[in-house]
Amino acid sequence: MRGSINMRVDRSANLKARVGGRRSLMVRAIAADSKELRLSNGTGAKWFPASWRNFPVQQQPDYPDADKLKGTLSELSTYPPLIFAGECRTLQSRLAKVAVGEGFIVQGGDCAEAFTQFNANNIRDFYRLLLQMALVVAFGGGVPVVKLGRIAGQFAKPRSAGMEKKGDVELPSYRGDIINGPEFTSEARVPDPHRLVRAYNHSAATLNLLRGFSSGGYGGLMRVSKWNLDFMANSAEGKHYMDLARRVDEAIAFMSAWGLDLNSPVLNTTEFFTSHECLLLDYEETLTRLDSTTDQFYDCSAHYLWMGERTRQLDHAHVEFMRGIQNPIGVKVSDKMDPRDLVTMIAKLNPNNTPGRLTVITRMGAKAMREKLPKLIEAVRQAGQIVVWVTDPMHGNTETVAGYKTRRFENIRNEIEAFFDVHDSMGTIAGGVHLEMTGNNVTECIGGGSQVSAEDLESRYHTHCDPRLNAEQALEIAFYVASRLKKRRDKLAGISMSSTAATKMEH
Ligand SMILES: O=C[C@H](O)[C@H](O)COP(=O)(O)O
Ligand SMILES: C=C(OP(=O)(O)O)C(=O)O
Ligand SMILES: [Mn+2]
Repeated sequence: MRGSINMRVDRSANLKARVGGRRSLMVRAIAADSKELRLSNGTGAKWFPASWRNFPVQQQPDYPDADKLKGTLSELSTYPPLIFAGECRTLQSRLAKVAVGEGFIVQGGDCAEAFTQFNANNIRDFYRLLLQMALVVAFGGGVPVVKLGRIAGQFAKPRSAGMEKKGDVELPSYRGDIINGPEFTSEARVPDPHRLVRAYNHSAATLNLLRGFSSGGYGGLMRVSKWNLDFMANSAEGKHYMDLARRVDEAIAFMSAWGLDLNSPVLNTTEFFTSHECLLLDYEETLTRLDSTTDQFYDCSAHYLWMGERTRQLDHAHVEFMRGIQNPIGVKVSDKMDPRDLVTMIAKLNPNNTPGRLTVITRMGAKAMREKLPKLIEAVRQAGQIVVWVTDPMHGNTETVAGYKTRRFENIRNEIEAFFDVHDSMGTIAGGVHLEMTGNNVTECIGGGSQVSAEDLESRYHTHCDPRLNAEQALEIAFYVASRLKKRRDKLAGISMSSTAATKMEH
């Protein structure tokens, strides 16, 4: 049952204690904010970074040491923002293009980033994979690709169950490294505020390297086309990629012969953005800062934040928090979403109908997608709302095999297929994919060209939460997406050619 765990929903005593315990923080947020925002969400209610505290909230940890939490948040509030608000505006302008079919989003990364898997090689391998996927999609689709990592902050996890049982022992569930530890011991599972600072520091260091790659030449097109990951020489997907990369190289050589400056920033830098689930509101509030150039609040923990399926109740804290931050945002939507509620949600989160502000990330499995997505699209269309539609083909396809949480490649692919089919048939825009994936050669999802079997799961199952596509599987998805975008492009070109021909005949 949604939100059945660890809830502080409408337990007013608990809520009062919670707000009371943090009075100084809240009062400071209000007092320091003489520029409180009055957003037109239909209720006229004021928004400020701590206003979510007046609403019921789901999936937050119960810290045993309230003073330590208060001290940690106060320390974090003095730390610099991780991103600059202007970058969010750039991202939003890219997403506005996606909304009208002039771009495509490739968003991906770990289900849960882990402190123990934090090292330069992992960051590099993930970055390379995401850029390779972007290259494949841009080449096939003929549109710019927005590169959005689930990285540098993806540390908090909502859980279906509050407790985890192994044999006779039952412990609180692991909720992500920013909250508690994955080890199955009672000590590890206690929420520890110090983890907030560790998560911030890990995010800062990760972002630093990503920025270095992106601006220092590593992520430039000429390098991307030359990269090959370990698996590439021996796999069909790898060969397919190297083939494409050769064509890119030929195109660059031709353009250079034609006078293109190979030192141009277009060839030597790349745009890369970060994202994570906006779940742990203590942390997100603390990193929410007033942008002096616009006088508006941005959550400076990442460029883009999304709200999860388990925390998107219309009258609860996460919706309240997200409606006020000016970052581009997303909301996950399963088949449980009522079309009218989606329209209400969109109106709350994007009252000015700003293109690029809001992404709807559908995740429901292929079958439900074919039945339900048309109804959601129709309701949004009738309401005249502008959103970017993205598919997350992972979270509607989780199953347990041989004791491991896994997903089948064919189900993932089928959901993407359903997503494109529905949008193509309704004349709307399939705007992106949202994947759980890693640059490592793990065996967490079954199937794909690499033929990971149920028996293979145990050999390299490293995720701390949900199963991720490995590099080869992720690249295979990118080729499929590229083929669908190419089909869409060819169809549009066909339509415009035949209308040109028709116009000529009329004259
Ligand atoms: O990543 C998403 C959720 O946190 C995850 O799917 C929850 O997993 P659970 O159902 O094992 O709690
Ligand atoms: C929690 C997640 O997804 P959802 O909210 O869609 O279940 C996630 O993206 O890891
Ligand atoms: Mn997940």
